[in-house]
Amino acid sequence: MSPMSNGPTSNGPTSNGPMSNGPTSNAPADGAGDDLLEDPRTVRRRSLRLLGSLLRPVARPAWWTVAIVVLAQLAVVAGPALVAFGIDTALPALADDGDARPLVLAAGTYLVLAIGGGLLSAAVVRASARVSQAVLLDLRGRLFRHTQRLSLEFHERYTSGRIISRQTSDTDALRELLDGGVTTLASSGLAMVFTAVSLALLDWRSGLVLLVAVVPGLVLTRWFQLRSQRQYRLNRTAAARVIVRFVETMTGIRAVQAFRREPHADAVYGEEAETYRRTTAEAIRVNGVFDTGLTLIGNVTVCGVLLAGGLRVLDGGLDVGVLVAAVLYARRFFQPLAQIGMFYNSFQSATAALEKLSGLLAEEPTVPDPQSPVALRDVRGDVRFERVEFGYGDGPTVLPAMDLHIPAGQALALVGETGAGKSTIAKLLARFYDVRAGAVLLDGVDVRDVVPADLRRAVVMVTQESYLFSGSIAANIALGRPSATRAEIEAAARAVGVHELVAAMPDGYDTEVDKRGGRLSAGQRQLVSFARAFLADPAVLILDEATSSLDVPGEALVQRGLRTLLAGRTAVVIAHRLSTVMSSDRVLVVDGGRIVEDGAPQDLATAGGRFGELYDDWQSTLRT
Ligand SMILES: Nc1ncnc2c1ncn2[C@@H]1O[C@H](COP(=O)(O)OP(=O)(O)OP(=O)(O)O)[C@@H](O)[C@H]1O
Repeated sequence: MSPMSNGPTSNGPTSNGPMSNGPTSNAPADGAGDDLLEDPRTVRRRSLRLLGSLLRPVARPAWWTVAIVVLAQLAVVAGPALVAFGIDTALPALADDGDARPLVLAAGTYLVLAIGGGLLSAAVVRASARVSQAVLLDLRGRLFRHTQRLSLEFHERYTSGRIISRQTSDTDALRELLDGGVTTLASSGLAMVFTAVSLALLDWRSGLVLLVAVVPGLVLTRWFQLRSQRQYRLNRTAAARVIVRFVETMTGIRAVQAFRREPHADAVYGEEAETYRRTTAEAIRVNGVFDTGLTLIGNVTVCGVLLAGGLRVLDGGLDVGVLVAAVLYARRFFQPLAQIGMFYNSFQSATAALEKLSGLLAEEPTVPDPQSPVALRDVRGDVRFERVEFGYGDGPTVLPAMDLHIPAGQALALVGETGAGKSTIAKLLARFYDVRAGAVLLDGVDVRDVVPADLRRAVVMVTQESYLFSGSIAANIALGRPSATRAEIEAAARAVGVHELVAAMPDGYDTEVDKRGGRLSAGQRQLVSFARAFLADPAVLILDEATSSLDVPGEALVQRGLRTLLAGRTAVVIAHRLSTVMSSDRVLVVDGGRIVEDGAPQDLATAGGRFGELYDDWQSTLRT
């Protein structure tokens, strides 16, 4: 039972949405998280706190960005006013008085503002990218450090697919908003305000026409928000389901092929893909309606301004230049509204992402560091369970009341049916979990009080999976003691009998192991993990023996390696092989979280109890 074994289950990372404004949060598919049970206000407050803590270190560049946005918008909005000045003042001055200066001034200022506006817009992109990248770097680091620090309890509960989503699609959703969304929203909002104010100052009657047009504009935007919100959710769920189905099928490809499930998998995947296509098409349609609607309202507004203004020009009540400027302003007014609408989804998924990210960061390790830590040097390896009671989370009791003493240096084999509680005992000893009542003592000290680094050095657990990280074999062996020299690494490999095997590899100890040690057989991986544990040299070694059957020479090799590894230290082995059990000093038979038999293997084998039965079963399987 390994924490690493969780596949990407309920929600793999999702890809980008079909629309340019669709970032990558998969909120609905991920909704099964614990976040749903929380009070929305608490979640919102927690998200804002996270956002605040992320933005605080970049407050200064963020304010600079805002200042540049304001300047850029001012530069843009001044354009039509200059046109009005050019037509109404500068041109007559040139025509009537031959004075070209006002026209040169208007044209020059327009040019400077146009160039300045362009440069400022570029500066906004750069500045906001700098802020967003700093925020994301900080966030990624925090997420990694925090997730790594969390207890095994968390990792067994929170699927690796969800953790991947936090690191990828959720940070991406935030990036999308910070990179372009916030500045676009700010620019668009400012542009609308500046445009409306400029128009009102220039000609309030034209401003009034605009005000009337705002009403249908807002109604349309609200409609779009509601529709696109629903469509967006459906779309994200569909996208997540396509990916989950894909990952699930490919992860379980052996079973799929073995049971000839390809046509079924194909059909199910086809349905998911079709739903995704349909929701995407609908989302695009909603976008289309919104875009077209806004363009229509914009054009009608321009028409209204032109008509009302034109009549007044004929009356002599309005200058032509002002009319041109009013038309330009009216045309510009609705463009930002489209952008604001488009970024609404971005904003939503970033909010959802923030909620999920802050939820992850709010998780506390269930195995806390000690208040007043006790250093443990020269550990002998004496282990005691004193009236230990334990259950996972709020779940049922798994160990009701366990008393156990393992003297230093004893090799103990744990046997029992599946689900009996063997791994649980091992995990408590390694302090992956804390007891509900009673205590686990190492050399007389409660493991909850031991300096964590000392405990990790003293107690090492080798799991069935023998997880190998990408990197060289040497680096994998040195995992438990990174300072080890090559000679020490080789000595450890020799001790457990894996040296010849490694030496025969293409690059010897520098051979790269790919993901999960793919190039090595299960037995070879196990030997490498034995070498790793041997080098770490713990006083107490816990070993979850692999159940996979090895060929006979492989089995002998592993048994030899195991004997060397266990020699001279306290060992707790969750044993699946008779040979391991028989070569240990003592056997505990566990049933329903209780020790039902305890004694030397040879004695128990003939005592006629549970172990006796197991022993006979084993013997008969060996004979067949
Ligand atoms: N992470 C967990 N959360 C909740 N319950 C768990 C968890 N791990 C184990 N259990 C429960 O605790 C009980 C003991 O499980 P444990 O893994 O210790 O058994 P085991 O004897 O090691 O079994 P196996 O030989 O199959 O590994 C089982 O009923 C199991 O369902």
